[in-house]
Amino acid sequence: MITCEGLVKIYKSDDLEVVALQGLNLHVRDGEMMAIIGNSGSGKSTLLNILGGLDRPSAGQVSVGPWDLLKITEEQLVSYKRDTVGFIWQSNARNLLPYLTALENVEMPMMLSSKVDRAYAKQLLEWVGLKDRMYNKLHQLSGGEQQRVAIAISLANRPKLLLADEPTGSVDTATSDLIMGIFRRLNQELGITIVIVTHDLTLAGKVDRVVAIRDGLTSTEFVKRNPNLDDVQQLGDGAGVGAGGIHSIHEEYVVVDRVGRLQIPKAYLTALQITDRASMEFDGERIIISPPKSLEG
Ligand SMILES: Nc1ncnc2c1ncn2[C@@H]1O[C@H](COP(=O)(O)OP(=O)(O)OP(=O)(O)O)[C@@H](O)[C@H]1O
Repeated sequence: MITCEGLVKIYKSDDLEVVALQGLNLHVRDGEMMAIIGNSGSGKSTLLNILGGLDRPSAGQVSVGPWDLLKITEEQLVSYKRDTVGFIWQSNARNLLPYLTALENVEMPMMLSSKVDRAYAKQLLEWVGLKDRMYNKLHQLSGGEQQRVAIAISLANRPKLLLADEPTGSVDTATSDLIMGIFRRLNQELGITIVIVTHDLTLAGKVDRVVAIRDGLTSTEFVKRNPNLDDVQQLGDGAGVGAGGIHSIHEEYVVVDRVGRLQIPKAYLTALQITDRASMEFDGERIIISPPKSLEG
């Protein structure tokens, strides 16, 4: 579904350049439900905005289904955004029109593509548990309910890919669980590919694969050991990546790119006082990286 190879995004303003993505590689299979995690400023939103067609890549390769997002024309981008991809933001104000009812909000993107299907709009609201609230105006709904309307809206045009930027960032734990349950059902029953950007490691246990981004590059991957295991509780103690929490459900792998580059966590480098060079040995089974051997003596 998604292929990024050496994806670069540079933001330029006056004389300042920020390299937000510096050659990122990512592959997401059709029908996968995965999460992207990373510290603030690591490039998560930049990546999601590029995949959503909201921002243009600077270089490299990025494709979603049949679309090459580097070469896509402005005109094609309109239909890509309308038909292929659905987007959910943390702040649902970007998705919703407050003076319309929940149902009218879901019908709005259908109107824009002249394919209004009231029965489907109602079905979507039922799916997200708002059957009894569909005729309420948005301002009569709670924040969590509005976020569920936003999910229904993002699905209005039957996208194949759903992108969610911190979808549970502003709701309580119960609503967050509900939203993740909706995602899982959409993924399993409709086969929609789902990519979730999050700071929240408790979400990680609910997806098949977690990719960590560091400094604009994919650094580590966590793959669920048992894909049928759909919980969670083990991660509920706020344990961080690397602190053991995520490892109870997922196996951790370091990402190695096509030319053999990988990122070594800063904490490891600091612990061994490795700065600009290291020694590397291969013993037939393992590759061992250690502080550079002193040439003196
Ligand atoms: N429009 C922009 N103009 C200039 N720099 C930008 C722009 N958008 C993002 N950046 C910079 O690009 C880098 C990556 O930002 P991005 O928003 O993708 O990070 P993030 O991982 O989503 O962070 P957060 O979790 O805080 O949202 C940051 O250094 C950021 O300051």
